[in-house]
Amino acid sequence: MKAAVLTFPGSNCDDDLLWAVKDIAGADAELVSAKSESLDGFDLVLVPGGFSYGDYLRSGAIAKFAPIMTALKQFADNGGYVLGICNGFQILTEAGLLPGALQWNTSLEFICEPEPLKVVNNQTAFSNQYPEDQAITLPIAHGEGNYYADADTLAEIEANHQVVFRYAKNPNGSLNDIAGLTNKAGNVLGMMPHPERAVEALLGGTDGLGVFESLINATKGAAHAAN
Ligand SMILES: NC(=O)CC[C@H](N)C(=O)O
Repeated sequence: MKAAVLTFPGSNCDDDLLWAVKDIAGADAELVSAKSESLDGFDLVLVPGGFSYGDYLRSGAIAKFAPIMTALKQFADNGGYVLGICNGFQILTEAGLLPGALQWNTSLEFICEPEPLKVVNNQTAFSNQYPEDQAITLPIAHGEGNYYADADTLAEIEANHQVVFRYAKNPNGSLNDIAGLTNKAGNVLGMMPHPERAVEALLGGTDGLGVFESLINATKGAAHAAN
């Protein structure tokens, strides 16, 4: 399995994400510039957090026009696994790869704190290594993490069991306490909390490791096998 970690101008969690998936979880992985037009040779694409293009207009609104996005859409359409974290989640909603949108937190403040969550669906490529309904704590660090979708879309998301992570104490106003969800097909996940910041005891916890272990498990036997 080989993972690509995308880097946009203004990404600031790309190196941490590469370190988490490669050095800690043990997958083959490399950084791929947003200027690249190909994702050939990768079995998993990770879209990192940060402030792509300075968060101008809206978080993720400019990143969706980056050259790599055409290849990313193709990759996702072909069933490839895509994980977007924080700004990565915002980019995936802006690009239409995930439903809904991320609005400003109801407090209108940037919130940076450890956040208690529940893994409400462990039947996905991103969560299969967590026990059912596992309580975990992951750091959040965002200004625009308030998940919104219209009533019909929200009902569809719930009916399809697309919500994977819910906040235990909603910090930002997200509808239905949604902290992370997949697309309908289940191969694209966006989440506001940062699993890559919780993969070593020294960082304060290892609750995020399960996301990377789940993906390594889901891509076992993938074409570009290093694991
Ligand atoms: N850590 C991040 O990815 C920040 C996300 C985004 N730029 C926000 O503040 O909402």
